[in-house]
Amino acid sequence: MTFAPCVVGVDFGTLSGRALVVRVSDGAELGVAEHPYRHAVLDQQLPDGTRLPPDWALQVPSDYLDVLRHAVPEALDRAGVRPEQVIGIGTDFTACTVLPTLADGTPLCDLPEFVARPHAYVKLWRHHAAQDQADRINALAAERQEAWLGRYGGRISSEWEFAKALQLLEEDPEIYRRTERWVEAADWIVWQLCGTYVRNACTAGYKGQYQDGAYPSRDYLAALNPDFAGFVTDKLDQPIGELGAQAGKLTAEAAAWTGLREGITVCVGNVDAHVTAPAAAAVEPGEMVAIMGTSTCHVMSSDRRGAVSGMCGVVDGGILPGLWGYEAGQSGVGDIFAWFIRTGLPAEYAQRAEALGQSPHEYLTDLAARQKVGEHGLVALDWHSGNRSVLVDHDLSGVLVGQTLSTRPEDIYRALLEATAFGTRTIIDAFEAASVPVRELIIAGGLTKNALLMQIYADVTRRPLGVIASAQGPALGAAMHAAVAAGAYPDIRAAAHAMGKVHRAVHLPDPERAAAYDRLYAEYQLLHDYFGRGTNDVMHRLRRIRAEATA
Ligand SMILES: Nc1ncnc2c1ncn2[C@@H]1O[C@H](COP(=O)(O)OP(=O)(O)O)[C@@H](O)[C@H]1O
Ligand SMILES: O=C(CO)[C@@H](O)[C@@H](O)COP(=O)(O)O
Repeated sequence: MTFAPCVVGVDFGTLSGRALVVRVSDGAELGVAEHPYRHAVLDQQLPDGTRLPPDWALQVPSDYLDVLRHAVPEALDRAGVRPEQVIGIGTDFTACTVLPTLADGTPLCDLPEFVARPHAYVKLWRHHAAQDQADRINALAAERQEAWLGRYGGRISSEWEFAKALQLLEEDPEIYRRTERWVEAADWIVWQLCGTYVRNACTAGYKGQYQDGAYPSRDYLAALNPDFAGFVTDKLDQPIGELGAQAGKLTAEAAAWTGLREGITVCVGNVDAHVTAPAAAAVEPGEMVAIMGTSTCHVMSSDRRGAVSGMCGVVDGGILPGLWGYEAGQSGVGDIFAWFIRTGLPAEYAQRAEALGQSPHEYLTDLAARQKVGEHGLVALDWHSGNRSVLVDHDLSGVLVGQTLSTRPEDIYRALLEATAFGTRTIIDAFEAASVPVRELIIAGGLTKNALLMQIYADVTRRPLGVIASAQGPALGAAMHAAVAAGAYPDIRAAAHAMGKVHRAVHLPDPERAAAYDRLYAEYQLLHDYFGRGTNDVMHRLRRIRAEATA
């Protein structure tokens, strides 16, 4: 039992939300609770059975409110913390996860007439069906030499706000017309908590192409599609809230959901990856944090503004005030390992894992750990969920080269682990090539529990890996921002010094293994450029064939 002031951080992930109660003075984590989303990810059909095309990924906004109703009170209860002790609540969300609403924030999918309309739902970050729109956005921006394009490594992703909105306009104009606000879920949840719609500076910058106080121009949008000309003014623009600022006060309704006191500080929304940097005490230039879970986000602040090819974006103060905040990422990481277990694990392996009391991941990892580098004779491309950085193309797909009749499941599993490490090395190389130094690599997220994976990353990147000293990095980061918003710290750096947690240099590279990986990485690079840079466009052709076959 503690009587000290506390804050609550709520992390809205891909499949669940997690609430964490944190002591303000030292970041001690007093209680945590998780609540899975009832509808998880809609990628096959809507709740009423309406089928979805390939590459769609939707969510149901009421599932987010259930997290507030269940996880927050449960975390408070587990922490033994009384509501009077809690001075603020902060949230972080996946992004770009975005929904169409009425002017009062009502999601269009909550209107009875739209329950069977896919475009009325939340488009999750990994909704990858707007690649055509992203391609046109990029081509036109390049042709017109739009200044903002360079801030996004030369290409914006189909995952971002404009691509998803243009897809909505072109595929369901009626829903587009009824959309009064196009809202990041990160801001929608804050809106539900405090009754005020404030657009957070992080998603506006990284996912909404808001740079130097402006969005892409009306002129440019009209050239994309005349009906898109008013998108920014009519549906997107909203006062921007700085990270760690107060968005408003907890409403009576939200107090009843959460068990917190009405009137406490509600922090401006933020993104899961970006809040994790201060949670891992990474507040100096060049400290890159890779948040490894379903996907990986690489976030780093720097005093230099560089043109990093294929990055997600560079935003002034996008992570920490006063520094350029960079984001890059891999759309599929844990998701790829999960896919293999779902589709490629023989029954006898599943039985053996169960008999040993291990998860399939743990069992395959143990088997894979017995191998020498290169022993499986395989190399893979980690593009099963497309490529976010550095190619920015979600129509790319996975590859496995070197299979024989002796290839075993653990060989493939290891090759997939390695492929994601090669993807991260490709990203780090792009930063260094743009003279934006990566001084240190710190890993956060659910995959830190896989020691083999961590060692592969240390060997492949030839860097000592630090590891965040919290199992709840995003929720901790959200709570720290709430502490700043409530006035407990002057800024997020001060909060990071007191509340952030990291173990430095936990996994060290082994020179021999690193040298062996250099050879495999060279093969990865060859395949990467062959399939990803246009030498062989087979992946795009296969998508077209699939689209025709399923039309
Ligand atoms: N031991 C493991 N080794 C490798 N991957 C794992 C392991 N356990 C779970 N995963 C994968 O980790 C991912 C979940 O990561 P987590 O950080 O918990 O979620 P999120 O990214 O949604 O916050 C899933 O894709 C799952 O397949
Ligand atoms: O893209 C971002 C942040 O910009 C993430 O929200 C997205 O990759 C989802 O992250 P998770 O894998 O669910 O942790």
